Amino acid sequence: MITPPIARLTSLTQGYGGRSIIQDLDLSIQPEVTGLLGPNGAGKTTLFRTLATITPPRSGHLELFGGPVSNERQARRARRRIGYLPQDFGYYPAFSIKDFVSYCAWLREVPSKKVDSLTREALAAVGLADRAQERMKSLSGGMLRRAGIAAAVVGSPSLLLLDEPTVGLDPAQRLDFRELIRSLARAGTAVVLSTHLVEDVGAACDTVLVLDDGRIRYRGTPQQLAELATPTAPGDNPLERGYMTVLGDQWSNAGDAR
Ligand SMILES: Nc1ncnc2c1ncn2[C@@H]1O[C@H](COP(=O)(O)OP(=O)(O)OP(=O)(O)O)[C@@H](O)[C@H]1O
Repeated sequence: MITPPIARLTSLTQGYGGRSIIQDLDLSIQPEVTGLLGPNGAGKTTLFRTLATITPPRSGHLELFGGPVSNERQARRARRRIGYLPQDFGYYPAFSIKDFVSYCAWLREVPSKKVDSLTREALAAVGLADRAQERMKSLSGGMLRRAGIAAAVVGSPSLLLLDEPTVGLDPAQRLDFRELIRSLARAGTAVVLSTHLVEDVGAACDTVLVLDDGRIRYRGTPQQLAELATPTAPGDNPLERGYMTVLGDQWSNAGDAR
């Protein structure tokens, strides 16, 4: 039996006002860790917002968990199975970390009897079990990000969308984070991770996508991307070089245009 992907986009176009951001994009997301790389403004957040059912496709189709998402009822049902950490997520400053994560569980319609235990589990997964009563407004950048990750993973969503989740994490926390997403993927979650940090892609991702100007320029394993690299200067990361090979030398092009 062929299992349908967790998410599938067909001929997606997306944009804001008169401006087109994503053009005719086809994509399927499997239960593994997928890394999304791309320059600023490539459309990564726009793609996440589409997968999270926040912005309906301008044209094209979104399928989640084997069924179409073409109306609000279907979107609402799908949202229960989606964890989404936006780049800049909102919160009530006076909430404790525990209140914040419980509230996000409630928004995802986790059964009320399970909210407490699942919140404790999510906080333990990001190393915040002992800090549960601290106020959101008092957190450092890294702790805030970990609280956001806990809110995204609470209740074990089937699709986990993480927009630059490791910004502000220290090296030890980044290692823990990678282990967390790998274990979620082993348990069947499709994790999609947008990042500018290729080390996260090399260490944690099964598949890497490079998005540029609203189009997927590359899909393969991190190792295949590294193998595209042209000769390197000492200390260069082959993945960064592979990424630059896919995109072409955009800095020089930008320089020419000035
Ligand atoms: N709400 C909006 N209204 C109008 N334009 C928008 C809106 N959100 C994003 N854009 C534009 O759409 C383009 C893609 O933005 P998006 O945030 O999806 O890119 P990104 O790849 O996530 O970038 P970054 O790496 O900088 O986070 C950008 O040119 C941005 O200015």
